[in-house]
Amino acid sequence: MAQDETGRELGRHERYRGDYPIVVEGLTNAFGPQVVHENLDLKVRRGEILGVVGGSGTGKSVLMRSIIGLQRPTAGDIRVFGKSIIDTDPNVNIGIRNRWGVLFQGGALFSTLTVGENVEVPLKQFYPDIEPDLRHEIARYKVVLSGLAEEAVAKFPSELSGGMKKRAGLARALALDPELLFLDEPTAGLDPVGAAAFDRLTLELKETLGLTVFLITHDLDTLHEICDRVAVLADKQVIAVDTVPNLMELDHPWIQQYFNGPRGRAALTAQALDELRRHMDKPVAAHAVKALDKPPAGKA
Ligand SMILES: Nc1ncnc2c1ncn2[C@@H]1O[C@H](COP(=O)(O)OP(=O)(O)OP(=O)(O)O)[C@@H](O)[C@H]1O
Repeated sequence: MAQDETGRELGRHERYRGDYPIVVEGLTNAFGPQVVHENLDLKVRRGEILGVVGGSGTGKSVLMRSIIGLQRPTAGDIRVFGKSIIDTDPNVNIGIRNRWGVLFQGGALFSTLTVGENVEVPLKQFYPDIEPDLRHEIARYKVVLSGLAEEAVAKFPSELSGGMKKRAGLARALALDPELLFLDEPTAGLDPVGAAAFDRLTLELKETLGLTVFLITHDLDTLHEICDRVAVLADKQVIAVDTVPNLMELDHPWIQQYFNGPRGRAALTAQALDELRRHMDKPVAAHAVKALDKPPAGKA
């Protein structure tokens, strides 16, 4: 069962109040001779959106899979809500898995089930005694909460756009009223408008539902707009966890290239513009927006 910081078991409906719902210590993951993580440490704060970045193949997804117990590490310990999940059977209810929701890359919806039925899967698994009518109602509510029209409940995944699939996956991740939300590249494949809308939804859900969010992304706009802190994976470890402005000051080649390269700079400018637009009533802000919005000389 989930535990508080003194080791007391939490009641079924009692929320975790400790500072760190996820603690990873000395994690090592290897596939044959390939070592993906070596002695990796990470603590996720309650109530934050933690962005997780790193070059392709640095082990972001393997880290997430380790935390949710789908990948057995070679060494180290992982505590979620105070309870070690190492060596636990993914099929046995240990009073923790119903406290998190996961949006896998691409949504990972069951193609033969409707959106509503997809959302009902975890409800059936963890609360088999809920009456079908109530279960349908909860699923409908989660679908709407995720920003889909109510009609989407009866649709099959093949009838949805990429963005709608992500929202349906999110609805399923929210099915059990989780305290922790894992999002694996939620904005990948979305157009910029759809990606920004998904970011806003994530932030709203975090604020209104009091979620802690573990968010793997390559999307610099997401990092700038909604992440409280960002963990950087490189050299088989988490080499830094900090706010984006603080990370940008670090003298690591990958961090510099990522945050201070052209795309990083563009994301920063976009965020500065957003911030200024929020203060457009002040003349200096209006002036700055006009200046920044102008394309550089020579570019129409
Ligand atoms: N089940 C597995 N068996 C063997 N190797 C694996 C397995 N899962 C992951 N790997 C390897 O571990 C490394 C890290 O994979 P992972 O998917 O975590 O990277 P990532 O940082 O999420 O990358 P990307 O940003 O490209 O999604 C890769 O080299 C991958 O091939």
